[in-house]
Amino acid sequence: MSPDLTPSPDLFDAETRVLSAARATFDDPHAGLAEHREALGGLLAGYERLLRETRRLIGRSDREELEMNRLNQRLHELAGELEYRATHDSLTGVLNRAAVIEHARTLLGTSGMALVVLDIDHFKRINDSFGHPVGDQVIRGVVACLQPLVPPAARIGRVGGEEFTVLLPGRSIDVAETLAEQMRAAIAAHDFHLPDRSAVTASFGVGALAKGSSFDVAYRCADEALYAAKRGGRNRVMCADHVYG
Ligand SMILES: Nc1nc2c(ncn2[C@@H]2O[C@H](COP(=O)(O)OP(=O)(O)OP(=O)(O)O)[C@@H](O)[C@H]2O)c(=O)[nH]1
Repeated sequence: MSPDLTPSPDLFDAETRVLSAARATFDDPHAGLAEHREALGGLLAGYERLLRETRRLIGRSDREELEMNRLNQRLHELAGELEYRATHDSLTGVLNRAAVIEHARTLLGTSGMALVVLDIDHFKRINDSFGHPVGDQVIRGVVACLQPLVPPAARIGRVGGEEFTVLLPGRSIDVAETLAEQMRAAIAAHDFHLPDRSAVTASFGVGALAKGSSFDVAYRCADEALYAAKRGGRNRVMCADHVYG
């Protein structure tokens, strides 16, 4: 509970009494030097006490203000952390599924969007052979391969266990396809330090949607291309056969 900063009620009562007594002395034509000295002494003592009390209150309110600023700052930090946790995947730090959908809807409402969907190949085998923590390391490694390749305006998201998407503003399927091919090659060339020294690969689907399209249609078209890449032998990029919308 914050301390009560209201001055105690008798703070000014005492000064008022001293002031009234002094005024009465100064108004009294018969008052002598001793009475005037006494009134002046009372005024000085009251003045000094007021100064001390004022300094104490100012010091206290300065400390209160500092504490309030510190709490405010912490509140801002916590709100930021909360917002980050609500929108980011805790394993990889990229956007989570809900944030991907929201960002995609924003892009589809403004500029149209190209998207790349990728899924790590035979990921179950990695988990089953080497354990879940190694699988997690592979997931983080895949994101590390994607990050340096993705342009600043694009966002990476994790939409499922070992499935990711990259959202690109604008609807150039060629730009998205080139990026997907670079990402595919980077993952295939990366050393994930698996115990059996095997490589990790991923399959890619690419789609593009005009402004005003729905996210579900956007995702479906890229996802169909991804499964065509899986069926076609994995470790490859397939494009949706036309730009939707
Ligand atoms: N380590 C780890 N594994 C996960 C996570 N989320 C999902 N998985 C696993 O990911 C695996 C996905 O396997 P499948 O969907 O069968 O596909 P796959 O083995 O990658 O095969 P293809 O996609 O056909 O190439 C399952 O074994 C899940 O348990 C996670 O956060 N960490």
